[in-house]
Amino acid sequence: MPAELSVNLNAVAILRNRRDLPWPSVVDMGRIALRAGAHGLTVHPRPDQRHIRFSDLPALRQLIDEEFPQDEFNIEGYPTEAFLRLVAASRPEQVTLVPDDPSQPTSDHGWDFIADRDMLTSVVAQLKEHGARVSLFCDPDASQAQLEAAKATGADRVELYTGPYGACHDDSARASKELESLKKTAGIAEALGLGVNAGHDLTVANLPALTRAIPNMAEVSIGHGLTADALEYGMAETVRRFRTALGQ
Ligand SMILES: CC(=O)[C@@H](O)[C@H](O)COP(=O)(O)O
Ligand SMILES: NCC(=O)COP(=O)(O)O
Repeated sequence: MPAELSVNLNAVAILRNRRDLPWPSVVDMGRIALRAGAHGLTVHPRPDQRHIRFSDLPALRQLIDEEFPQDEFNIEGYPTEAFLRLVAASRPEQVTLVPDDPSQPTSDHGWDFIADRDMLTSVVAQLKEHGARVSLFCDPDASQAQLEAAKATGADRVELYTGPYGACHDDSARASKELESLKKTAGIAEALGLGVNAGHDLTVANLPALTRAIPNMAEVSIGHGLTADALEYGMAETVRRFRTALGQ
């Protein structure tokens, strides 16, 4: 079963925010992506609202509820009280918890599941009470002990951070090493009963090898590379290209 595609709208929002104008529309781009067969939409409402604004969330929730009820809303973020209030109001099908400091330029590492186990266990329980599936951002080379701690939090999935793999570009030797690491980590996670998502710097070019390395991957969330391609091919054709790269 090929992995599902969730389109991350952060890059669309950062372009919209350049001017005090309503285009490009995050909702309209999300609609085109879902019409083209994306399984869901992902947003990462960071505390400084550098791209996704808190006001975007109700509009995206309404889009999915009214036009694509079979699809999913995935909200990513660090579990502050403010973030958890946003999530409670948005009722996402999935929440992806990320250990990001507000000052980080982007997400670049997974959780220390052992050190943060108690906090994550409490937050996971709270999110699951609201009916959300919970995914935890995970280093590509996480150990058995780390993944056992991730499982102990009650989370449903881990999302493997694929930034180091995405950075390989034409370095096939390095890419093979990163894929081996991702494959091993995915195997440990699956053996523990955790679902496996993946994301960060994925592209049409690097997706096929990742899907071969992790055939049971449940979902990839992709924004930066997909939005870059959408400038060239349009959003609908780009989603179709990424779905083909996933083997859909
Ligand atoms: C968790 C992750 O890798 C991405 O989903 C994240 O949303 C990227 O954040 P920026 O779009 O702010 O770089
Ligand atoms: N979780 C990864 C994501 O949503 C998008 O990451 P990127 O494709 O913008 O690097």
